[in-house]
Amino acid sequence: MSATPGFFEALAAQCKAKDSYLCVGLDPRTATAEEAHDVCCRLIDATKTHACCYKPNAAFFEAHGAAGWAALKGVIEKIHAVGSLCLLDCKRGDVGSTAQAYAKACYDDLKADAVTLSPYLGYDAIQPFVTGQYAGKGAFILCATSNPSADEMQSDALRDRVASLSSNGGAWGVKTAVASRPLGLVVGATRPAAVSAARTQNGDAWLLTPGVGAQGADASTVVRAALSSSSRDVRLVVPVSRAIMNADDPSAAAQKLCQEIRDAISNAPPPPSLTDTLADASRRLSDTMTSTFPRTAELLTGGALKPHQAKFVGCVLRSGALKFGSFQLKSGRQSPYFFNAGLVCDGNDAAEFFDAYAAAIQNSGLEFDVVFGPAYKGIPLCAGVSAALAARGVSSSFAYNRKEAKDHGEGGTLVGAAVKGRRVLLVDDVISAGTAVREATGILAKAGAILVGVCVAVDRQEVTGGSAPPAPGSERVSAVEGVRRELGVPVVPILTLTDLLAYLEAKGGSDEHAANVRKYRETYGAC
Ligand SMILES: O=c1ccn([C@@H]2O[C@H](COP(=O)(O)O)[C@@H](O)[C@H]2O)c(=O)[nH]1
Repeated sequence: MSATPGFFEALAAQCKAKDSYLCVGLDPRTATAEEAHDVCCRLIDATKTHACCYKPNAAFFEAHGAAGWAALKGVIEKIHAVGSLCLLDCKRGDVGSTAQAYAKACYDDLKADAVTLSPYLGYDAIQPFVTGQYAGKGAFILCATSNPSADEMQSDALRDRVASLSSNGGAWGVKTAVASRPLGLVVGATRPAAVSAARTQNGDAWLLTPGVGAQGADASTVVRAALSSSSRDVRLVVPVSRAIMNADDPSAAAQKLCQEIRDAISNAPPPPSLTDTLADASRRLSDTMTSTFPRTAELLTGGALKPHQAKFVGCVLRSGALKFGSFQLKSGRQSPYFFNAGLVCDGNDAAEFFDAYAAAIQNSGLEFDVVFGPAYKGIPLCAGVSAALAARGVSSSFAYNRKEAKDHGEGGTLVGAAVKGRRVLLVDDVISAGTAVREATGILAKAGAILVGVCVAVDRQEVTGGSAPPAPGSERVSAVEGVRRELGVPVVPILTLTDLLAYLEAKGGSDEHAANVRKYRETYGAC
């Protein structure tokens, strides 16, 4: 299928010409349709040099009945008269034959250039808006909405599904006539993790990210989350309605937002050039080859682990944090391997170590406000992980506790970001019996925090208890699973014992370590 140039190409041209990714939202809260029309036309005149497109929301016009519809038509004419594009926010979604009628209303009558659509009914509801006579039009599909109750209906899995179905190679993408840039996605700026996940799932998609301003999101955070790490091509539209419309000087407000978006784009780390990528790969390969653990390099190409896990293993072997041999555990068990995160104490290793946490957290799709690290090992962890998340475009604050309460100054045991009423992700190195995590969650509960998940470096996947093997026939529940059940939140590990074994088996060579780990798992393993 050949690509039909259309809305997205025109949008890209507008963004380039105006050096702007700001879309001015037109949500007139007026008493009459005529006022709605006039307010919007004045706003268009005031912002036309800063907006890459306009987004009237049909609701505010439909509210005035037939006169409102006429006002909307007039506003769209005005948008075209200033040489801009109209993205009509109408969130349509109905069975095919009805969707066809909606498409006719939006495009033939109102003359919109693009629309927002709900994916709930599947492709039948989308096709009429983007194929046949409307092949050059654009559609943004609701993927993750910005409103507080979104999670009642939307799950991370559903958001991922919408993003991948809409992608160039996805089922909906390949069926649309605009093959090169099939469907954009609506991903709320209030959900930077979802923005970043959508970008990962659908690298080519234009993202429309409502929620900046009145809904509390900020422009630079969403830009960081929406930029692709592999391309300079910015496919992002940041729509802002109330924060511009209600400003004392809408033109100045639009200009300021436009500049903030530009700054965030130019301050983003540049995507690696091919030369950088090759140099980096070669440096990592040579680091790994010279590491103390033989043939680690094979891991990087062996495919036994995901890329962030492979980097993690390379880093913890190099730093000595992961060792093979015979180690006496607190439980009395003799373990063939031992993990001590405290030995990651070099800046280069730490950067990779924290980034592996950030990757695992990002892949998990968990949404949170604060990263919390329980004292002592959790203290550098929460700061490092929060910084690594920021480098990946995911914003968070961090906090930790001190073991001894302070009896002066502000007092108390919690340090850093406020946790009360906020979504907290707990980070730790390893869960052995789960005592430390339980203690930390007790502290958080007392402080009024909302625990949303736990992320650890290694899940040893072994049953809790002493050196005696578990009784035959008894339920083999791991410490991590126990914590999961007890706290009712996901526990995300960077690496599990299963992954470690897969790595040892994939790397070949002497399989003494693999045999010992396998034997240990047979005795104490929970799976
Ligand atoms: O997830 C979504 C989808 C659409 N919207 C719409 O965007 C604007 C936002 O207005 P602000 O005044 O900038 O908050 C509004 O028309 C919404 O209906 C959204 O907010 N979230």
